[in-house]
Amino acid sequence: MAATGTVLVVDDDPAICVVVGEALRRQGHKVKIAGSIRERTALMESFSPDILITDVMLPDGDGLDGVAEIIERKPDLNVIILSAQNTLNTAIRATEKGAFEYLPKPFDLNELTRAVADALGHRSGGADASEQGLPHDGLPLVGRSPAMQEVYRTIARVLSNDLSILVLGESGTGKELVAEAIHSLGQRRTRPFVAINMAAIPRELIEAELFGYEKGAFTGAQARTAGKFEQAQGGTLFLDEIGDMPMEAQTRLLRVLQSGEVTTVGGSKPVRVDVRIIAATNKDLPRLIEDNRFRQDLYYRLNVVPVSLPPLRERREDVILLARHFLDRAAQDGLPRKALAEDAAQLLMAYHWPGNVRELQNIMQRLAVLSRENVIAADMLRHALPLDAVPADHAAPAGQLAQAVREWTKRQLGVGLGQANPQLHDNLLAVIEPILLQETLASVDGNQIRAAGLLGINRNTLRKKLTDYGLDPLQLRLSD
Ligand SMILES: Nc1ncnc2c1ncn2[C@@H]1O[C@H](COP(=O)(O)OP(=O)(O)OP(=O)(O)O)[C@@H](O)[C@H]1O
Repeated sequence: MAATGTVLVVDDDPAICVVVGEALRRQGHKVKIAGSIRERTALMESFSPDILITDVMLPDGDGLDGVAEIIERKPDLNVIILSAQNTLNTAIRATEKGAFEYLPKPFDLNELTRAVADALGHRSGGADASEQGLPHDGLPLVGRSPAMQEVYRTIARVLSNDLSILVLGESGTGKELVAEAIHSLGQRRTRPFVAINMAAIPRELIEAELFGYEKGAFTGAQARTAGKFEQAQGGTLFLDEIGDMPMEAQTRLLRVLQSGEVTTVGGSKPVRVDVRIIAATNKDLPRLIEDNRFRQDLYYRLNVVPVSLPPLRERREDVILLARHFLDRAAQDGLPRKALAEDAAQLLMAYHWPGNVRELQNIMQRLAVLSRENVIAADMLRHALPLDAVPADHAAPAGQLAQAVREWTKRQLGVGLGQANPQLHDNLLAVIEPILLQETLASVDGNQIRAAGLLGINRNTLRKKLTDYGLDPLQLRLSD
């Protein structure tokens, strides 16, 4: 049977206290509740819990303040942090304070009861990760989706060790940024961060780049040159697109990782190197291993701690946060501050982002530079996004349109019943068709052939309709 213990739950939301308290009591734990830091301090003395579960934002202060001191006084205590400020900063602060676990809100109750059971089995306090005075401002990673929370928790856990990390994700998902964050927040932050992209270097030069070369090792090698390993001495080496590394270079890399020594191309004297390795790929490495294009033993060496960055379309809740972040950044760089209109935000959420965060960043930067308005509207955005990639209007707008047509028709019928020739069909088309034609033409810079293609009608038909509606194609092009 699982161990039971005493738990102090600190949260100013009574609903959370009740639900968590009940769940823990059902597991056999003895539970007390506090709603503020003041109450927490009092109960720490009188109740002396085995586990402290505390929220961060409390009415009388920051719940993380004082946690390190509490643990120092009571090293057997395990602390679980709950927080709705789901940022990398909070995850790292929680880890630094010596917290046993950090659970971003909303959390899964099962996860919490499991964390409590784990903590009771653990009871080591974890005070080793005490205050390190890490720089917290300007932490680069933005996003509050559950997937990013998992990334933050992993990052926080690897800062105080040198385990090899394998960052997985499509292009533009932020793999390099994660590597930089691990380096710049970790214990090697005062040493170099060196990145090398296997896909960007000619295959025959990869070994020379990585391990360095001696004078005369090959044509053009005019002097001994240190490779990336030596340049990263004491710091972090980021091996980007590792799936593109040739097999021979993989063999050599594995040898370096096993021995901790590098021998330059053409050299014979090994040099000791101390670097943390962070590798990244958008390829399916197990598949490459099956195809004999990636060494399994190297994979195991690199994949000690995997970090997965899902594509942006699978964490849509981060899109608006990121978009605003990039607009803020543009404003910090001296561009006019732009806001995002509600319809533009919806369009951003609906788009599928094949280029992930990089694509979003580029679009927001472009809009910050080019748009003359202070508020970025959907129309503007539609021009910046690849047209064929903007999802066909979703069910909701189509439903609204249908409803509008229904109401219009009913109203016209009411008015038109007394008329000899109400011409409802032509009247409705005269309302909606010019808009359809204008918007489509504007989206392709007035190009009638492309517009006709998008509309699915013949070009001559388009031209005739434009004339019938009195829409001057030249005017359309200029007004766009
Ligand atoms: N979570 C994030 N918060 C803020 N900026 C981000 C985030 N993720 C990515 N970016 C930004 O998006 C751009 C692309 O990120 P990055 O270069 O790290 O992606 P990558 O996965 O390494 O791409 P590739 O595989 O193409 O090298 C960078 O400018 C980075 O700063």
